[in-house]
Amino acid sequence: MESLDLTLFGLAIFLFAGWCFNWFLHVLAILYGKWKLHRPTPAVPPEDLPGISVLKPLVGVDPHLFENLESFFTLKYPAFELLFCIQDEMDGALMVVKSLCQKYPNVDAKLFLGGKKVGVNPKINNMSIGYEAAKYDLIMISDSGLKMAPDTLLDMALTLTDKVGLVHQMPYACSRKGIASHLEKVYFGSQHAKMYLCADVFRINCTTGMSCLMRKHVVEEAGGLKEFGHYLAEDYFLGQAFLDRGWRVKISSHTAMQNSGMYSISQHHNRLVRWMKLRTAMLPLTMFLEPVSQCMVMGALVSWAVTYLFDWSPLMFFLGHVLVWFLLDYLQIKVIENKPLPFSKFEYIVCWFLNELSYLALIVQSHIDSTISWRGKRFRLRWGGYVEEMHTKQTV
Ligand SMILES: CCCCCCCC/C=C\CCCCCCCC(=O)N[C@@H](CO)[C@H](O)/C=C/CCCCCCCCCCCCC
Ligand SMILES: O=c1ccn([C@@H]2O[C@H](COP(=O)(O)OP(=O)(O)O[C@H]3OC[C@@H](O)[C@H](O)[C@H]3O)[C@@H](O)[C@H]2O)c(=O)[nH]1
Repeated sequence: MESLDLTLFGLAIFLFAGWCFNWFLHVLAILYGKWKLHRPTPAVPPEDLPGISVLKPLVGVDPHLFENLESFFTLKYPAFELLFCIQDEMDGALMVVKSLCQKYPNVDAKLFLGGKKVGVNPKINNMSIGYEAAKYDLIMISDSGLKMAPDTLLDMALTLTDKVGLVHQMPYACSRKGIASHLEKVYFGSQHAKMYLCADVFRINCTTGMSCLMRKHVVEEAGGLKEFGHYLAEDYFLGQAFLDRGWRVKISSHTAMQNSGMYSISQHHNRLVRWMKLRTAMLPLTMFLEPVSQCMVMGALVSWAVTYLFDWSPLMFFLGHVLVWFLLDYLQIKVIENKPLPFSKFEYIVCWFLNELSYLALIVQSHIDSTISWRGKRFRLRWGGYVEEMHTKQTV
């Protein structure tokens, strides 16, 4: 009996300590975000800036593709080339790129069709020819759904100092109409940003491949881009390859502004489930840490702990916990948005609860099957982050 008491006491202390640490992370993320993000970009003589090859892997057209790609033609940076990679010659994205090339004939832009099969990851396959043709040592991988501010490439290049090998942008989202867009902002501005900013402080690899600038010669030392084609989460492994070679990996002070013209709650959720599956396969520890670091789960566990330790009312404690979390998330989103929020306080309440509650269901869903669907292809995930493509049998 005594050993059971001791175990419960130890567990309660552990949960309470984890809870205190969680508030530390919350406050740290807000303060670090305030300090790190949205810094004015200094003026630098153009001759001091290295050239950059920007790889744009494209699949399909959405209503915002033209404006998103156009934002790359209007970047304020002295020397860059745009390398558009389109895997299917019949893809409508081809017309969009061609019309932009006609509109901006002075921008150095090239088109690569068909890709090259170097591995399983279709994004890597798509980018492979463009990657080989890149004329600068600095390459930037930039997903199709991003809209970039004119000075962001400069900010990223300035963050890439001597010891830094890779600079990535923390994902966030442009303001669009509707609850799906607000939900996306609440997710990327709250729980995702908290972990992302803290990971950057503690130098934990959290590289997200939607927008990252890196030194090509280091990728070559690691075996070239094709080495990362074995994984779907090529971004995490790219970041790790830089860290393993003694380089620093840092975030830019500009967030990655996702602006896909096709967005819905179910698309957002499918993507989060896909990412969770990748994390679980690469870093199995996240399978346990992620659920307990959720507001509601942590609140329930620590309510038990404080009742056991201090005889506090579990219900009052739980409600107080949720309220403080909710308010800190609001402060966090305001820091990341850096201008008036595009939704009302009521919409924030709805989206915050929707995010917190649906995320728990998504965690469960992510463990139900280990296959991944991505842009019409299916993959089977293996421990370690390896993947195999699943081919459906053709019937005649
Ligand atoms: C009491 C608090 C305990 C904190 C434990 C935190 C565990 C949380 C686990 C996972 C959530 C992290 C979300 C980060 C965003 C990752 C987005 C993503 O999945 N992107 C993939 C697709 O692009 C990509 O392939 C994966 C990249 C790397 C994922 C690395 C995850 C580890 C992050 C851990 C951060 C902890 C920071 C606090 C450290 C004390
Ligand atoms: O078959 C494909 C799928 C995707 N892609 C490209 O890959 C990029 C990212 O695709 P999506 O927007 O569908 O996916 P996500 O935003 O979830 O990607 C994220 O998760 C998986 C990681 O491998 C990526 O690096 C990361 O950006 C886009 O530019 C897309 O055009 C391909 O080139 N071919």
